[in-house]
Amino acid sequence: MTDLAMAATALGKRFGRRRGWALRDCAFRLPAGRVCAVVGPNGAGKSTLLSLAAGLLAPTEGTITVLGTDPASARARVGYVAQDKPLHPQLTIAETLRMGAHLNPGRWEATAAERIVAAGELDPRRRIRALSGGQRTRVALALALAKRPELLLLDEPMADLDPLARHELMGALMSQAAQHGTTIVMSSHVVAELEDSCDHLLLVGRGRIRLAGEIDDLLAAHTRVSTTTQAAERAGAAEAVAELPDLRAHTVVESRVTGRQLTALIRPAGRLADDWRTSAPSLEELILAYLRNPEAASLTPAAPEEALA
Ligand SMILES: Nc1ncnc2c1ncn2[C@@H]1O[C@H](COP(=O)(O)OP(=O)(O)OP(=O)(O)O)[C@@H](O)[C@H]1O
Repeated sequence: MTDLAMAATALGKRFGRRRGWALRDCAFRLPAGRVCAVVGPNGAGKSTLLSLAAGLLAPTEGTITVLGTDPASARARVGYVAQDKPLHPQLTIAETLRMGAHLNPGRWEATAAERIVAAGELDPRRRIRALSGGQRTRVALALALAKRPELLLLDEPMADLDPLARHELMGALMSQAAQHGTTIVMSSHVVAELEDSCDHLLLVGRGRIRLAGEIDDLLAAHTRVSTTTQAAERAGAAEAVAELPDLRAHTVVESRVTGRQLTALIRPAGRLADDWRTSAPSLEELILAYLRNPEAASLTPAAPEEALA
């Protein structure tokens, strides 16, 4: 196993010459063994990134390496569940699992797949085309997990699962990661769900990586600050907050002025004046602040002036 599960340098993808870039100038390094959340608004480039890592798309420029090699060479060691969970509709569940075993000789763990199917009370004789969206997702995850991949790429895996199935299958994923050191890369729009399960974050926006790193490091790099009266009055409007003498030295991600209260999420660069109250943001607060403020400066390994250790 290599130390890096995924790494990208100047990675870009454009679908045809007349279209814009779906991804551009992306750089990140994901150490092996992490559970990584990929978040970002609709159309940000998350699925494109996962497809590039799975080797289903080729970069237009730059490189992406997976498990220390190119995505095509790593394919046998990678599990990928696409957003639309493509499975053969005419096959039964049992036939689908048998095909998984056939395609993954030497790696296949049949009991893992059967356990996941059974937990959903699915009859293995049922055909894929007769399954609901959530049931199909269960079969797709059973296939991906039974392959015992070193890297599992999941594109919105939980989107059509009911809350109990979500909880159960997230548990199965986490125990796979804990027991086998599997790296999991998972896109999701349910930010609150990621806090307990993920330790690494890639936040994608408009085809760029906006935040990349260990979640603990990213949280430690940000502070929520607030103050009352004079500073708020001086700022007047949220747009002027970044220009306040007290904050000018720092990177302001988001700010709000409500009456006499001024609050902001900043990346501090040095000490803050004493009359500012500070607190640590939650992961959800951090992600939402960046999603609400698409112009906020990125914090990625490609931004060397603020590179995370
Ligand atoms: N096959 C394709 N052909 C042309 N354009 C595409 C194709 N796939 C994606 N795109 C474009 O690339 C951009 C990124 O799309 P992508 O599916 O990666 O976003 P996403 O972050 O996964 O979005 P969502 O959250 O809605 O799933 C979008 O502008 C999309 O229109």
